[in-house]
Amino acid sequence: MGFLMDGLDAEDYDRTYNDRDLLRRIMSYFRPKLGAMVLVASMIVLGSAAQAVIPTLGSLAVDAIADGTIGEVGWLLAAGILATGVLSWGLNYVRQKNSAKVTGDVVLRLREDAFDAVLARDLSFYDETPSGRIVSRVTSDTDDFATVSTLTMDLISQVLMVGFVTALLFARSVELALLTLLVVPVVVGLALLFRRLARLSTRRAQRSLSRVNANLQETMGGIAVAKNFRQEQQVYDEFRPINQQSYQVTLRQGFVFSAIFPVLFLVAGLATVVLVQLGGAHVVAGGLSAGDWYLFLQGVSLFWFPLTSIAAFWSQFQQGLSASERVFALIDAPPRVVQSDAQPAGRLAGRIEFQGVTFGYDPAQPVLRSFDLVIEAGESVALVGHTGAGKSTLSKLITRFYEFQDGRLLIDGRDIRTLELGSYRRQIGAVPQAPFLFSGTVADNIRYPRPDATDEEVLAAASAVGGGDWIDALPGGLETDVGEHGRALSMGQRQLVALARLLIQDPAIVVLDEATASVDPLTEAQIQEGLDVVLAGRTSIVIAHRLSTIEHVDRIIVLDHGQIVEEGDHATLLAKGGRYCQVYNTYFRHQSPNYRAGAGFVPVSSG
Ligand SMILES: Nc1ncnc2c1ncn2[C@@H]1O[C@H](COP(=O)(O)OP(=O)(O)OP(=O)(O)O)[C@@H](O)[C@H]1O
Repeated sequence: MGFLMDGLDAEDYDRTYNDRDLLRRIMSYFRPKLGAMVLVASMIVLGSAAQAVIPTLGSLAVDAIADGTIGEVGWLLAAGILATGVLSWGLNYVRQKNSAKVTGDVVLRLREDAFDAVLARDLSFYDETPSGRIVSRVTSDTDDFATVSTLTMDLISQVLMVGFVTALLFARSVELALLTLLVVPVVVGLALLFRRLARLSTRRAQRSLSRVNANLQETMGGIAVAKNFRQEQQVYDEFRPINQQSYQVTLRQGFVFSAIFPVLFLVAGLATVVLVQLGGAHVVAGGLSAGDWYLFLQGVSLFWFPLTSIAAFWSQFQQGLSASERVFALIDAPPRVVQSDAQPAGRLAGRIEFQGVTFGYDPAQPVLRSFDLVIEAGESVALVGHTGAGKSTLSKLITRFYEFQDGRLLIDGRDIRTLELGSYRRQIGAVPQAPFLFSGTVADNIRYPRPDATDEEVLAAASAVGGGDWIDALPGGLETDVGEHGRALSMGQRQLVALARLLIQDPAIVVLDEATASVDPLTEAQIQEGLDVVLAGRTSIVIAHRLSTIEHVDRIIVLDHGQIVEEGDHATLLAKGGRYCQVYNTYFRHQSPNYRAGAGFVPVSSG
């Protein structure tokens, strides 16, 4: 479907649905609401008929005035108009109430489905998709979709009403009815022109607003740096023209929108003038009653509003449909990680074996080629290598966040693809470089993997990490509020919380990306002690950044361009004078307690 995708870059998972599939999909959301929709439809038919009755009664009144019988029927007609008005209001109320409920319920379900789909996505999805875009699909796109259903109901009621009025007019005078219909192409033409202008100015206004938002977001993100360098004035100077531009563009949009209605009123006014003149002449000549003449004059005003909204309808309708297409694409995005079976992982020993694994984020550019590696159960392995060597990639495959293209990955001898992912991931403790803490207390965060853990278990886990001294340094102990993203805690404290959290999870395999940010020596020692406790008896894969780690692990694996170029323990590798020594000289040498600038290089043999 060639929908408008104005200014929106398509995502990888975007797809185009054909009209039938899209409509069927939309209908599946409305089907459970069939009863309410039938009610709304009947209210629409009755309401439109009632609206057409009022001018008809008015025309009868005018005829009665001309005949001189208004004295007898006047009160009856007035009562009829009042009753029809009340009825019309009542029908409209029932219709609006039910249609708002139908639309609200549909959006509720659509949003739940979209959010559910987002939660089910692989981590690769989050790496590739900016979070703002996901948010807008779940929120504003579902809202746009809601406008389709509201608009559809409005459209039907307006088409019906135009139909009723047209039938009435033709019944009275074919000639004048045709004349009245002449106004249709003029109004539709104007509305289409307006639509084009409105779309242009709206698009500009949206873009300028997003510039303002982007500028604000960047400013807030870097506010500490800006303040540090006392650049507030420069930040303000950058913001001002962008804000000015948004003001100008929005103002112009306002002008365009406010111009359309006077123009349409003018057209309706001109049509009325013509009808007054021609219709009046008819009445005088006796070809038409005064009441019919009145009905035609009413007909013009009854016509123009529905006609303009029908003409303006399509662009919004298309926008709503393309929004629904985007939401469905999000819901239907195929998972990259595909399991061939769902065997419960059970308690794992933790043996990991890569057998000829080939993987690339883009399959055309493999990061790992026929990669082989065995990590025994309970073994601790440090991955080292220059940036981009493939260390994180290995950990992402073990955590099954990405799908590899070739080879096999065995866990305790079982193909990783045959395991039920939920139970497998419970056996994997992944700690990122900057541990993420959720709002709440330290205890809440430690308890996160197992909400039913008792206070005693949480305290025991926290105390086991680094001797527990760090808890005393927290103002409220374990009940300290960690703030948004854990901002109220130091980097070191956040890492300690993450380690205690691992103890509560009790995984068989730990994948740890060591923090590069340096912490004070005391915290460093606490983290090291914490690691010793947490990693004991588990298979651990550490993307190592600290000297103390590489000195302690069972095996160091040196990676380069996705290949293992050396492996062994620290002392052996140092003595060898190979690739490890280069990495050591670059990343670890300066962390030695005996470090002096320019000294301590390990000789690297040229071979
Ligand atoms: N999400 C991604 N999409 C595309 N390419 C990626 C992605 N993540 C990593 N890469 C690429 O894969 C290669 C290996 O990256 P990886 O992150 O595994 O390296 P690393 O050794 O962990 O580096 P670092 O120490 O800097 O984290 C690099 O060339 C990198 O550019």
